[in-house]
Amino acid sequence: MSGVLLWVVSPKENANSLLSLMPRIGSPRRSKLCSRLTFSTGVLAYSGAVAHPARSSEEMVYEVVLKQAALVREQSRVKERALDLDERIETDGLTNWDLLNQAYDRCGEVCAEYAKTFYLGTLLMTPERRRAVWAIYVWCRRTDELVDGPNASYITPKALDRWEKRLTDLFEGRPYDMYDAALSDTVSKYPVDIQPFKDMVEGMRLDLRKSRYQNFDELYLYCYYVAGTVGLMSVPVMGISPESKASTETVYNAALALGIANQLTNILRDVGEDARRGRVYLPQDELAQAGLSDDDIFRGKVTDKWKMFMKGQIKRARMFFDEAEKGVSELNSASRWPVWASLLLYRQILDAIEANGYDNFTKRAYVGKAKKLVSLPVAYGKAVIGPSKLTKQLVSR
Ligand SMILES: CC(C)=CCC/C(C)=C/CC/C(C)=C/CC/C(C)=C/COP(=O)(O)OP(=O)(O)O
Repeated sequence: MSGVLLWVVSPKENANSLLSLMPRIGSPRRSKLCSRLTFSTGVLAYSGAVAHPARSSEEMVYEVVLKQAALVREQSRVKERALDLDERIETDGLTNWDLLNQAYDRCGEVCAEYAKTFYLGTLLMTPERRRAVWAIYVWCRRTDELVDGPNASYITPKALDRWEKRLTDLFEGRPYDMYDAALSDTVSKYPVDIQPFKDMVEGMRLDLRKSRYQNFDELYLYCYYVAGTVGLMSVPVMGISPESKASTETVYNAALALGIANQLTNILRDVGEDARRGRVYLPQDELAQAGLSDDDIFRGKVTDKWKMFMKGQIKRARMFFDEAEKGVSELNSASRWPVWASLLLYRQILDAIEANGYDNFTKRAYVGKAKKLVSLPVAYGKAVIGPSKLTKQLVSR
């Protein structure tokens, strides 16, 4: 990660860069999710629509959601891309099919190493879906490592451009290594679009040049880039239940909300750690409204003002988790359990921040083993409840 380089993104600039990457879909209507998450609670007085009359980040991201949902409905594009990995990978005593299996197994090992609980959850999925999820996970992890891993201080925007080129190549059936080969195979089999992947690389670029977020609109866009995208990548692989009456957009919205909720939680948990690296992800305008500044964060004292501020932030993160919960039951039955498990576990980090007396400067909020163990059967219980019986009209936005 680069040092403290203050770089303010104008929402207009973001809009242009994001829009240039995607076709316009329908009318730019504002999602209900956006309006419901636009609230004013004394401490938090955020309104994307008011602050940026042009277009808010939520509106822009919603367009990506619509595009992803449309792709899943069509599915046809998968057939268009005749990727034949069997022909591309060199044989070496092994059949190409063996090599691909090995590539997926390696992805599984990485997933098992770095995301144990999630890995266990994926074991409940069908073997095809499970390995596709692993391949996506590994790509996201490698992308994140570029700016957060041991070589992060050497990473440049040029290196990210090369990583993006490599991404385009793998989507076109030209993988560079075995992890890429696994993902290349996955994207040829499921209606996974390149846009969320590109947007994640964009998130890494943002992280390189920006260490402050002026308002929630800016932070929302960052959260979409680095985590909401994971939700959008996952749905086509996890699959929507054939019994689901919900609209595809509803499910994608929930997946997006889960990514945002996780990232907001991550940010709230790591305030002290990030501050020590010169980074403040919390919205500057909301800090100011609460009578706080960066200095208060660097000082790291838990005051009444800080507690009030944190209560508002936690409340908002919970709203995103609530939004996400509405969509989990619409997923394929085998995908619901791991998603519920990770949702419940991550959500409890917010409870842990409260239990720490809102001291996220010196204490790292975590969910203990016992609580984790209890969450698994709870998640299982929730997962057996299938899709909502509501009609399409009622649940769609
Ligand atoms: C809800 C529906 C319909 C579908 C689920 C769609 C999915 C899988 C969404 C999940 C999105 C996700 C996992 C985003 C990543 C967010 C995040 C902050 C991960 C944290 O990663 P690490 O930094 O490794 O975390 P720790 O620091 O806690 O280990």
